[in-house]
Amino acid sequence: MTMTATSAQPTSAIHCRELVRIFSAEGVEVQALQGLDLEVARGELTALVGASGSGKSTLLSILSGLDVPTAGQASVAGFDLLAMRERDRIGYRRNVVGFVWQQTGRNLIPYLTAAENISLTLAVAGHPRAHRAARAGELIDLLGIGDLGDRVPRQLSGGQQQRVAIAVALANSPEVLLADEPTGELDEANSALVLEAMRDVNERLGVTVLIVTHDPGVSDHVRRTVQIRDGRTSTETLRRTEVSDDGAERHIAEEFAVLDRVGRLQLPPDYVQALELRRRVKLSLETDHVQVRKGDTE
Ligand SMILES: Nc1ncnc2c1ncn2[C@@H]1O[C@H](COP(=O)(O)OP(=O)(O)OP(=O)(O)O)[C@@H](O)[C@H]1O
Repeated sequence: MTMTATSAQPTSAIHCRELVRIFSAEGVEVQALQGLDLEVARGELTALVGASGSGKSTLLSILSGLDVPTAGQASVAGFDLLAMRERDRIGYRRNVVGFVWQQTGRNLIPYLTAAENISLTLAVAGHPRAHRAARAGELIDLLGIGDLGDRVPRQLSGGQQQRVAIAVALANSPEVLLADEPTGELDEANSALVLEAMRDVNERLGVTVLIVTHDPGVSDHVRRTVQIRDGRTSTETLRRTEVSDDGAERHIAEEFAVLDRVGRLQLPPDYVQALELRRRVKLSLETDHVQVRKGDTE
């Protein structure tokens, strides 16, 4: 492959700045992304959570190289997605990013076994036959699906299919794994298993993982959750575990507003509603914080 990554953001696996995507249909413009900023460090496991229509699928289409943004910056593993030539996109999608989609049917070929699905991905990428079997075996072990290798997708549960799909997505050792609602069709127990599998491959292989979902419950399984609202990242929740002197573990989740390059931030809607904030607010700079108060009534 002749593609070369630019080294603008060497520490970021995913870098989006002021990303804009405008769709025009029959003279009406929809701003699906309205200046979105997102940084995901190499090796990070992050969930991007947002309501329907917030722009998640639009962002994922751009990051997966299927769609091109209207303006802004977007790069994945150093590949500039605005500058990438059409013929490089195939190589990018094959070798740099892996995908797991919500619809299990989109991830796996229905008449091939789990092992054959993995091998086919390797064959398409030009790996020699001898290497394919060894790599398929490694991935099957990694995902704990050793007893499922000979089954076709309809003989697997939804959760098992998604674990095979993760193996398929990782077959070409991508730097970044993108998952679109990977638990959307699963019950709670299977969702937890699939999310644990994502966490496991992230920890063991160091692959960067971005899970896009409307399900806020995903944040229980990841350290960092970024909320997307109206085409922009709005708040982030970071989780950590503290161990006290007596050895007891405490899980702490803290929510942060995201400040963009020019100092803009979105207030969470429940804060806005609770204080009936409208149109204008009063800001005052205190020694260690900024105060936001209801503006004058008109
Ligand atoms: N091809 C398109 N043409 C016109 N508008 C579009 C197109 N794709 C998306 N949109 C609009 O852009 C906005 C964001 O859509 P998007 O599908 O990215 O949201 P989403 O968060 O993924 O929603 P969902 O969870 O329902 O899939 C929506 O208002 C949607 O109607």
